[in-house]
Amino acid sequence: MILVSVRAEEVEKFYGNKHALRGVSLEAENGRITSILGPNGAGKTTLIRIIMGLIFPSRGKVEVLNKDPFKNKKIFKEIGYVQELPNLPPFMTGKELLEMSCRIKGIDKSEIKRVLEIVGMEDSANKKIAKYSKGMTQRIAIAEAILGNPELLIMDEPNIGTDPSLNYNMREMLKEMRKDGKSILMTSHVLDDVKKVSDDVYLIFNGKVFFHGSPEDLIKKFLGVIVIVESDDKESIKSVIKDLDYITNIKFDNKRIILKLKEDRREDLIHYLVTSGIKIRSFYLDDELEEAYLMAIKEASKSD
Ligand SMILES: Nc1ncnc2c1ncn2[C@@H]1O[C@H](COP(=O)(O)OP(=O)(O)OP(=O)(O)O)[C@@H](O)[C@H]1O
Repeated sequence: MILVSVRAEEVEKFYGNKHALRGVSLEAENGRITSILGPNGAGKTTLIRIIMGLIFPSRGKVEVLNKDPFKNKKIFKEIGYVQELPNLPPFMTGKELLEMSCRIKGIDKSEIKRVLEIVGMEDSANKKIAKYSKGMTQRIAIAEAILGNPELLIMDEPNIGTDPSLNYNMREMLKEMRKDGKSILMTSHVLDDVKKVSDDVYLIFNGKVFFHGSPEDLIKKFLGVIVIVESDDKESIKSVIKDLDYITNIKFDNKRIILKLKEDRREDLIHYLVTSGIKIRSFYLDDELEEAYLMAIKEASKSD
């Protein structure tokens, strides 16, 4: 049994003088959703293209489904791939493209109905790709990638141009695939979606892995424990919490009080506020991946 579906070891890539990847190691484990994050130009697409056997690394190696992708082209029958900004044949209809892929991959044509339903393209499948919108093209590219329910799905920025209903369907589809033990490796800038589905994230900055862990770990590490309290008793809160040594920062924003905690003492804090007679309308953890990501990028650029 394969436990790791994609492994990259110390991968480097030069484009002429440009050192695009500077020793990236990554493992996408079986039955998990692994997301690669990072600013524009960080090296995400370069890494995906190396994993897909499309460009050679300058140093290091990759293994995909336990094989060298440069020597075993057969493995690609078990891999679905959505490339960044897919370039699909404009003269074909979406359905014709899917039929052709079924023939190439040896997949029964009955699959077409299933994948069209997932991406919500049943009604437009007979239109020429040339007449598709950006989002529709992306939908057909995703449909093509998931034909035959592949062992491994690799997607490079699948959310470009997609609307909320497709994003929702895609998240549900990814969760189903994970339930079936399939592996997903994707790059994305849509951090809300990344947080909702990813088990593992790799943050790449300037060709290097700056962080690896779960989305929750990333939030904990770079954002810390931030609690938002909504209350009209702002002044009372200010005075009762001043002696709490586990609160390291306090900010006021309209009716919200934003507290930074040294450690996760939420239960102690809410108990303390309530027993101090403070009326609280709401109390919640700020766990935005986007904010944590921005903090992480700030740190990465300082240390680079
Ligand atoms: N064919 C190429 N020739 C020269 N330089 C390249 C080439 N492809 C990419 N680069 C450079 O390599 C670096 C990494 O690019 P890459 O496309 O991998 O980044 P990315 O993280 O996918 O960015 P984005 O989020 O914008 O898609 C960038 O500095 C880019 O300009």
